[in-house]
Amino acid sequence: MLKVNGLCCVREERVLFDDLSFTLSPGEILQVAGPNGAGKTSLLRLISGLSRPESGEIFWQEEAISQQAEQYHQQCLYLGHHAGVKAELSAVENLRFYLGLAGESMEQEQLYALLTRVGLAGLEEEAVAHLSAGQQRRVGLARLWLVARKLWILDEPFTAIDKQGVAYLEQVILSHAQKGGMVLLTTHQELNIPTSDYRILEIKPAFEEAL
Ligand SMILES: Nc1ncnc2c1ncn2[C@@H]1O[C@H](COP(=O)(O)OP(=O)(O)OP(=O)(O)O)[C@@H](O)[C@H]1O
Repeated sequence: MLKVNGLCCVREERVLFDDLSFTLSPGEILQVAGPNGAGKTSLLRLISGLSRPESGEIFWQEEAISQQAEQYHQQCLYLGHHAGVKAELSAVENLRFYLGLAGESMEQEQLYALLTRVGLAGLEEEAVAHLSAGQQRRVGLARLWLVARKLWILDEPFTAIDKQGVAYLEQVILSHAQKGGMVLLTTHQELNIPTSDYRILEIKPAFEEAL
């Protein structure tokens, strides 16, 4: 279980949110909502351990993530709001790069099958710089299948993805939760999955407060 306790986030001497608490249990999907600049990306970066809160603590399986960074990172996958790909590498080389970071490997055949799954058949050896924004995003999204991770932290995963791709990705997210995974995501689009299958956490701007 992920437990967020009394989190305070400050950016440029501005309190984005304060005393934010919630939990995310196996099988749950939580959509972080709020207007532009509310702090959704900042929250996801805190939870992924990429930045530290002003105060408050994040617990994974009852232990602070700051106390177990390595184990925690082996159980979560963070996809940032950019495609997160290396433009000079091909699609398949990008996948190998991600696998290398996780200390894992996969047969070429499996990598090609995975790229087919995300709609990139025939583009496996193309430099990512030559792919469209949506195709680049799909290379990044292939990471969802590359390494098994319990907690998915997805910042605007539908950006640049076409209608059919969005519908498929929604099913993938739902299926991850149904298998006991957890998903924390931001999206400005309405999720087209049953409302009983996910919760919404609205980030309310804290009072303007100079430090
Ligand atoms: N590294 C940083 N340094 C300084 N300010 C930052 C930093 N990251 C974010 N901010 C500021 O924090 C605020 C919240 O940004 P954030 O990206 O978390 O918002 P968001 O809710 O994800 O917005 P959007 O819906 O536009 O993606 C913004 O005003 C932004 O300028």
